[in-house]
Amino acid sequence: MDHMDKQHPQILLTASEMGEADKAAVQAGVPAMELMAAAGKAVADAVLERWSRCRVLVLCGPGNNGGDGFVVAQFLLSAGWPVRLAFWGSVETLSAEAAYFYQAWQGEIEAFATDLLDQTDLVIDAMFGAGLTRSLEGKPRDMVDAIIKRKMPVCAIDVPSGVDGTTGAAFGLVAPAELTVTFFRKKPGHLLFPGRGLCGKLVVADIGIPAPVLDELNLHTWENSPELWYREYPWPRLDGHKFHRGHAVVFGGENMTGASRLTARAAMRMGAGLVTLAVPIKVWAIYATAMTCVMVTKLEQSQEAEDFEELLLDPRHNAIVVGPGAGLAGFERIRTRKIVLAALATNRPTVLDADGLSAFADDPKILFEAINGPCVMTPHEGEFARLFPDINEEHAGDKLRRARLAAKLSAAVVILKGADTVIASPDGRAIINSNAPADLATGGSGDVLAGFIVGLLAQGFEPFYAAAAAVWMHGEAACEVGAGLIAEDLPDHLPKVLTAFKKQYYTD
Ligand SMILES: NC(=O)C1=CN([C@@H]2O[C@H](COP(=O)(O)OP(=O)(O)OC[C@H]3O[C@@H](n4cnc5c(N)ncnc54)[C@H](OP(=O)(O)O)[C@@H]3O)[C@@H](O)[C@H]2O)[C@@H](O)CC1
Ligand SMILES: Nc1ncnc2c1ncn2[C@@H]1O[C@H](COP(=O)(O)OP(=O)(O)O)[C@@H](O)[C@H]1O
Ligand SMILES: [K+]
Repeated sequence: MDHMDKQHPQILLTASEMGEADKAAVQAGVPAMELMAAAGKAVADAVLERWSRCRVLVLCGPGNNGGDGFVVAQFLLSAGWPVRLAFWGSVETLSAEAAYFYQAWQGEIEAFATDLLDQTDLVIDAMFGAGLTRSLEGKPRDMVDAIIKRKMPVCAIDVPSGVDGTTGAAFGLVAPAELTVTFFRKKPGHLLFPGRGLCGKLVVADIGIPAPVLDELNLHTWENSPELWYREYPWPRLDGHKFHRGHAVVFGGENMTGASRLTARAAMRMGAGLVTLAVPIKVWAIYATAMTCVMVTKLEQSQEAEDFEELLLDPRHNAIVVGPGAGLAGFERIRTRKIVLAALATNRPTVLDADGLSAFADDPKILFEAINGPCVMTPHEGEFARLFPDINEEHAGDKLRRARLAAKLSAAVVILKGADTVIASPDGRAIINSNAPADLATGGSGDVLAGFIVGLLAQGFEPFYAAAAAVWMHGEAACEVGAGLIAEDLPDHLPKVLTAFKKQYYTD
């Protein structure tokens, strides 16, 4: 936990945190004028690197995002590019820095008009950045609408105008950027959809803000990376044996028998010393013939939950997962609930996924009250809506906050899955994942994730880190497989991911 330090490049800053960092930098002696000059230069450098000389239109808004735009325009003009600049705002209300660069611009200042786009090859979007508070209207909106219709290439400063850097939500229309240049650190909105999809390639530029200013801020959001958790990773002991690596228990149901098999195999691949799949007796043969290194144990008919409880009396069974293929039809729902409650009653690290969550849709409170030990819940959006309808409604469009509030309410680590998976701890910390390819949108990949997590929990990894590490490995494994991925490929590609991870991060 100590290693998730605030100066880390993976730290993410909300708009107000970035404002505080900016203020602290100024207090530490970096002039605001220099910050703006460096920001504008960084954007101009990125443009010069990506595009060849072409006709540029810089669209400057009323705040400091516009201020950056004046600087970019001047740099590109000095580099010999044909540059036009349009300004929407009032000179009187510009900040001192923006007013300075407004004056320093050597070209003409034009008003916003969509026909400016007729003579333009590249748009620099310096309309709104961190200060955006509402949807664009009037001239800026017309401009964005025209840029979208003409499919113009755009380089956005800080964020594409209309994207909320803190949440990734879009306030109305947004022109997608090919390149977005942001400053100092990424913002959550660069990683969360729809913002992430609108940024194009993201460049983070150093503008001279000293990293130690972050120490004074109360920061609690990171982009997922092994840098956050590799130091605590439960590397296999050189003198270890299988009992040092834990014994995970997976519950398997009667109908979707593939799901928990994927989970069990994934837990083995992640390094759990032993994995037991506990399944109803009438489907035992199906499981037993399909599994090799995983042990399969029978739960007697009509007393599955009691047998499951008995199995857990053995304290060596140190991590449990319930949900994949557990069943919700008819009596199965009650049984799934009982099995979940039996798992939680042990206070041992438990992963709840899929049916293990949905079984409590009628009364999520029963579930939350039963969570008194380490627990990781892995809802996708549908499951999340069933368990946390109020949070979902009140904070629609803010995935980060929804996940954080859900973790706090349930006292579990919550992995809110999707293309921009958020991992939230009940203590308020959150990690946004960014390495998962869209190939993961395939049946069973969530079951594998649950297995990766329980595999790490069995080895004694702390739940928040286990969750973050499993999500990251899942993304890496998917990248290894590439197009055509099916869920069973993921555990089988994990050894390559673990080997590369160990090579880079292991130190004895
Ligand atoms: N380290 C740093 O922080 C650095 C920051 N830098 C740059 O500063 C940017 C942040 O600047 P900023 O705070 O001035 O906000 P910005 O986005 O330009 O706009 C605010 C103005 O827009 C207005 N407004 C808002 N929404 C509106 C709407 N829908 N329609 C119409 N108007 C709307 C709002 O008016 P109000 O809401 O008060 O009515 C206000 O006048 C940041 O993104 C980065 O590019 C760099 O210079 C380097 C150092
Ligand atoms: N477009 C996407 N890009 C990246 N990852 C995705 C995408 N869609 C889904 N995923 C990931 O795939 C997994 C799907 O899990 P889930 O919805 O539970 O599927 P299943 O129930 O079929 O196992 C999650 O880890 C999720 O984050
Ligand atoms: K912008």
